[in-house]
Order: sequence, then C-alpha cells, then structure tokens
Amino acid sequence: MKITDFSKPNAMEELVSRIAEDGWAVVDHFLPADSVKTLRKECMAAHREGGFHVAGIGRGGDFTVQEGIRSDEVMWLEPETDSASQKAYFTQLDQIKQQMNEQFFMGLNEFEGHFAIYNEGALYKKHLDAFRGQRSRVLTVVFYLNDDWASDDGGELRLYLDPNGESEIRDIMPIAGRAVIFMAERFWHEVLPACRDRMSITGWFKVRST
Ligand SMILES: O=C(O)CCC(=O)C(=O)O
Ligand SMILES: [Fe+2]
Repeated sequence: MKITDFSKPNAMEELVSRIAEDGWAVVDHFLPADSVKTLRKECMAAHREGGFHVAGIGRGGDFTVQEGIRSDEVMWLEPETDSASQKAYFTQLDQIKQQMNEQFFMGLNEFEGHFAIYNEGALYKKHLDAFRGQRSRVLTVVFYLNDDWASDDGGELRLYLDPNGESEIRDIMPIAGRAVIFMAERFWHEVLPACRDRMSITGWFKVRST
C-alpha cells in the first residue's frame, strides 16, 4: 500500500493527485507528533468530562443508536476552537481543500468533524458515509491518534476498493499521525473491533447543496 509521507517535500502534490486519480489516499505524519499527542490528550480529557455521546446512524428523524452496527462515542469539534492543535489540524485540512479545489474543481466547502472513541471491542460495520440522495458529504478524512498501535491490536479501517464486491480490500492500521482520505460516496468501509481503546478525528468536506 502506497503511503504519502507528509514530512517529505512535495507530499501535498502527491496526496492531491492520489485522491484525484484513485479516490483515496493514506498519509503519515499528517501533523507533527507533539500536535497529535495534544489532540489525543484533548480527546481523552473531553471524554472524561462527559463531552461525548454514543454515536448513531442516520439523520434527523431517522437517527437511531444501534450498537451492533456502530458502537463508538463521538464529540463534534468546534471550528472556533481555542486549541492550537485543533487549529493546526484545520489548517492542514484547509490546504488540502484549496489544492483540491484549485486543481480539480472539487468545490469543497465547509468541514464538519468529530472526535471518536471506540472502546475495546467497539466497531462500525460496513457502510458508506454519504447519505443517500444527498451530495453534501463528498470527502471523508479520518485522522488517528493512537500511540504504539501494534498489528495484533486490531481496529483496522477496512476499505473496500471495489464498489461491487468484497475481493479488493485494504486494512489500514489506525496509527498516530496517519490520515486516510477517501471519496465519501464511493468507498464502503468498516472499523474492525480492537482489543484496546481507539481514538480518532473523523470528518467530512461538504459541497454547498443547491
Ligand atoms: O475510524 C475510522 O477508521 C472510520 C470511522 C468511520 O467510518 C465513520 O465515522 O464514518
Ligand atoms: Fe465511515
């Protein structure tokens, strides 16, 4: 699996062309290690303070909590945050947005995202992120905050590259500083259960709905 190293020169060009060509990309060192560490601390502190809620499926009147399908807890991020690390994350995302819009006319607009904690054993079964009939969520970005993640910890993001089948999959470990970016309407994916707590920021770029 090709991984773009964001600490190397020309990584941004490589990343945006991979998203444009393949529809998905994996990036390591998306933020400096100390920012990732701070984000992890902020995530844990907010959780301790009770800021999270059990995630659900669907929207508005269709919203339901179904722990057999999805069992993470989330807390939405505030765009006007005081946190320097959250600002650094938003700044990185903004660069990607600008490049995707300038080079590939993607029309990405606002970003909405949340911290997520998957407690030991939690999962998110195979799904698509874009709600049917709505074209607002176009690009998914998942960013991982987990130190020292080992291959037998589980918790991989399983990405299905073939929209019609299950043969072409990629299992991606949720290691600290790694981002996975993919087209929200195109890629089915799931979160496999882990044997330890798993933390991330998941979010979506939207296009203006007309
Ligand atoms: O945490 C991940 O790897 C993916 C999370 C996800 O699929 C979602 O929140 O929609
Ligand atoms: Fe998802």
